[in-house]
Amino acid sequence: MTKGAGHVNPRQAGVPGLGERAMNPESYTTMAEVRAGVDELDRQLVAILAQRFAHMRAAARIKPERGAVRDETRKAEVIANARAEAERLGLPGEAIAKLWDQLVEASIAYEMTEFDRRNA
Ligand SMILES: C=C(O[C@@H]1C=C(C(=O)O)C=C[C@H]1O)C(=O)O
Repeated sequence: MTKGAGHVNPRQAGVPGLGERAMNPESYTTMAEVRAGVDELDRQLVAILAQRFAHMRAAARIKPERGAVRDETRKAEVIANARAEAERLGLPGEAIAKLWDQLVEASIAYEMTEFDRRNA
């Protein structure tokens, strides 16, 4: 890969605190850069998902009963928040809302498994 001026190591790109050294896809000229950037972002996304799932373990510990694990009112609020934020950023709200529906369903399944494990 060409390392021109301002090249950013994708493994460091986007790390909070790096400021101006954050990834800049507008500057990319090769698919190798695009894919390295995507791979790094995916690593960061999975790390954030790990934090979100840790919140599900906390919910499983705190909720008093199994029936409270699935909360449809809260699910709708979470999805609406993601859709609104996506649209604020100029992203397709419907596609993001579908992703969040799957994310919340996976989160509920994980929380349910964790609730059952704790209360076996
Ligand atoms: C974490 C919770 O449990 C579930 C998981 C949710 C989520 O992934 O955001 C939302 C609603 C709940 O069904 C919660 O009730 O807030």
